[in-house]
Amino acid sequence: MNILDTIIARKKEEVAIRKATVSLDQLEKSQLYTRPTLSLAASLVHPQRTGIIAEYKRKSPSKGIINANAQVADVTRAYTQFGASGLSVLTDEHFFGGSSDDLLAARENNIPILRKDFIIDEYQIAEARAIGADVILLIAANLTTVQVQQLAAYAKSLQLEVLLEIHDETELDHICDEVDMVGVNNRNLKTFEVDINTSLRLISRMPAHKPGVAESGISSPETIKTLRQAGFKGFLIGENFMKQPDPSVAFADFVKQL
Ligand SMILES: O=P(O)(O)OC[C@@H](O)[C@@H](O)c1c[nH]c2ccccc12
Repeated sequence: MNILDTIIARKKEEVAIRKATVSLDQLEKSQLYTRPTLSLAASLVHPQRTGIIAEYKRKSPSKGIINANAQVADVTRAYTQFGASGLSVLTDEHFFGGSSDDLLAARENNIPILRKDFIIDEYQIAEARAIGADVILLIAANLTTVQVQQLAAYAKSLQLEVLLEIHDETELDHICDEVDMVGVNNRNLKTFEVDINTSLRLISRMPAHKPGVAESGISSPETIKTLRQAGFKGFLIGENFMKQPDPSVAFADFVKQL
């Protein structure tokens, strides 16, 4: 089993427990459930924004603890203030140290928020809506094309946008009308190796009308220039900021160099 299989196996158990604990009905009664959502696809190309989707991530299976001290409210406020187009907040607890509370804290900011988790069930999409997310992630590597279509259609029915993540050519066939953005994960989830060329290789085969997002392993403003020239509109960056003692300062410094 690779790490993704391990995560998904556990996620299935978690979702079953959550469903038994909080009903869909209860989720729908959340105050945030009917808030007007924000468009990440639009924010990525906003002239006053950087295209960066800045991620809050405490730990990961590939890196272990990245930052145990940085506060989610402080970091996401700085990301917003210094020009992020959107926020990505890990809500997976076991493998990434995140939670719904982290996303709720990030919701204080008025920019689009991606719920970063492993979505396998419509229930998690309703949950994303209930905690104030604007966008969900669907990972092609663990979903069939039909599942992507169905989950994305459900997200759309709740006014959420969908970022579909692919990581090689074989997953291009998962791209469907229902997804709003296509992300290329440069991190191979089987080997944890990161290679920006994955993004550069795939962009020419992605639909031009859906904003492309390069994900993982981005650590320099030069790389953003290269990816932008290749056609990418979004840049999902976590570790490069989170590994610094103060991710807020790291983000502000990075943006100055763009
Ligand atoms: O920390 P990095 O290398 O900048 O990567 C951020 C983001 O792309 C990465 O966290 C990620 C991409 N796809 C995912 C799916 C699940 C969990 C995490 C991820």
